[in-house]
Amino acid sequence: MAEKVLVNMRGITKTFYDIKANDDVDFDLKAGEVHALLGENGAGKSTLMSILCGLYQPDEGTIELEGREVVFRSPKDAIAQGIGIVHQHFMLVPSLTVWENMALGSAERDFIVKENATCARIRELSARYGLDVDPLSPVWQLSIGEQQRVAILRMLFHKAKILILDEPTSVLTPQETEKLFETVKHMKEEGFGIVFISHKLKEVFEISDRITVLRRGRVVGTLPAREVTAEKLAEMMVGSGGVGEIKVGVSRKPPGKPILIAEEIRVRNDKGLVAVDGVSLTLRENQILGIAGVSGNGQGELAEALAGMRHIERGSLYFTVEDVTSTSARRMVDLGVKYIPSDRKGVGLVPNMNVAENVALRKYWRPPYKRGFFIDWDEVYQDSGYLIESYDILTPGIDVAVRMLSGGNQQKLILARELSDNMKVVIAMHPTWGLDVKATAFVREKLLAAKEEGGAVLLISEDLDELLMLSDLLAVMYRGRLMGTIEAPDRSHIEKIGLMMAGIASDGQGGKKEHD
Ligand SMILES: Nc1ncnc2c1ncn2[C@@H]1O[C@H](COP(=O)(O)OP(=O)(O)OP(=O)(O)O)[C@@H](O)[C@H]1O
Repeated sequence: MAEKVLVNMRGITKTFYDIKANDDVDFDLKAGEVHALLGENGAGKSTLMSILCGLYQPDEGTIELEGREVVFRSPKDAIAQGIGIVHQHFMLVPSLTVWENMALGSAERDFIVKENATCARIRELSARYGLDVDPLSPVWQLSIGEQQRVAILRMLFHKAKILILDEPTSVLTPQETEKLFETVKHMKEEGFGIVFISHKLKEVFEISDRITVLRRGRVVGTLPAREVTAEKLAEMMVGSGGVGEIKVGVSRKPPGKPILIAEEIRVRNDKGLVAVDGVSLTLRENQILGIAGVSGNGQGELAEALAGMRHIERGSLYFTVEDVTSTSARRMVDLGVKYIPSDRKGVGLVPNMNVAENVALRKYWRPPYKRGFFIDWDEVYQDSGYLIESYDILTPGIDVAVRMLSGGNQQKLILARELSDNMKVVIAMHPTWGLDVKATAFVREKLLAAKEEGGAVLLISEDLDELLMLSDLLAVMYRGRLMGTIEAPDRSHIEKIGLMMAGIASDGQGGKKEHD
């Protein structure tokens, strides 16, 4: 039987300023396959998929769905034709319940919201595709993994047959990833076409049937997953020269003086609940302290509190001998406390401000950016140009709004800004999320270099391999508490770490939370 081609994109070109984000791209998707889209940061993956889901119109090229040419003027048109995209940020309304979120985007104009019917349909889809979720739960109460299930369910609810998953596993635990892959396999069997965007080669091999690699806007090749090796893919992505090796373990400098000391700190989350519950930790010169744990166990609140961006309700925080428990974020920056947040679009950068303005954001109030009463923009622009070059940031220009940069390049910009000067402490939260292989190696090297230069680094990550590779000390966070610390962690500790992640403490305290 001939394979049914669901999508056929031909000669797609899209230019932003003078950058060809897509340059004469051909891409097709068959029923019952997972087609992975790979490429370095800025290679043009999101642009191509934004065209497929109606967000952008191509300058040139055509899209056919099952042999019929279509023109999408908006995402609504694409949804109506059965195309659904699940972004890394799920675009759900947190204050509404799961079923209300589904009903919200209903294509039926005279939709009279019927709670029971909607919930029944959600339950049916949940059961069929193994996407457990309670239709009556408010979205804000759901874990990230559950929110992703809601986002997928929403697409199924709107009868999508073509599903685009944009780096779906970057926010998931290994167990959740496994579950997601089960769902994807099931959908494949039912004839869905799935586009899978990812930087994780292991996962790409596990789940894909075909792989297309983009480089600088052009298709390098489309190959069956069975016929290609990781080395070949890496070379296709970055060209000859490879991805470069990360030099781990160069430093054996002993840890130095304590720089940032938290004593029994308690911090609440945005909902007013205790998220960090009596955490004590010490960040020392020349040391990387890794924090493992399933997301949503207080890691984000801990990072924000240490960076001076969240109120510490109880306990103390010291920068060497200075009490900084209730100091400002600006004072922390002046002390050299650098922060790499997980949400680069929310906290890290102001999307509508340009590259130079974003560089100035965390230091415009002091020299050399501030001269007298004014900001020395010449200095800022010069510095920005230097950072763009030395961090290899792909941008159409310095005075371009950062929302125009690809996700990976936005992340590099944050790193460039935070690590470029007066760095004493680095608080890095998921610093390699969404980064390609080369950029990931680059960031890891930068963190090691920061440590080498005397920096005290806190690395919060869900990537255990990354934590084991970089951490001198590893703690696990569970329900707002640290569950014990492992020195010089390696793969032999994985089981112990896994138990701690599940709340089975090594120090006998458990992860019990007494306050709310
Ligand atoms: N709206 C826009 N305006 C201007 N330039 C853009 C816009 N969207 C994308 N670009 C540029 O097009 C190029 C391709 O970006 P795109 O987001 O498609 O890459 P990507 O492969 O998805 O990267 P990443 O893995 O980092 O998400 C980049 O150079 C980016 O700066």
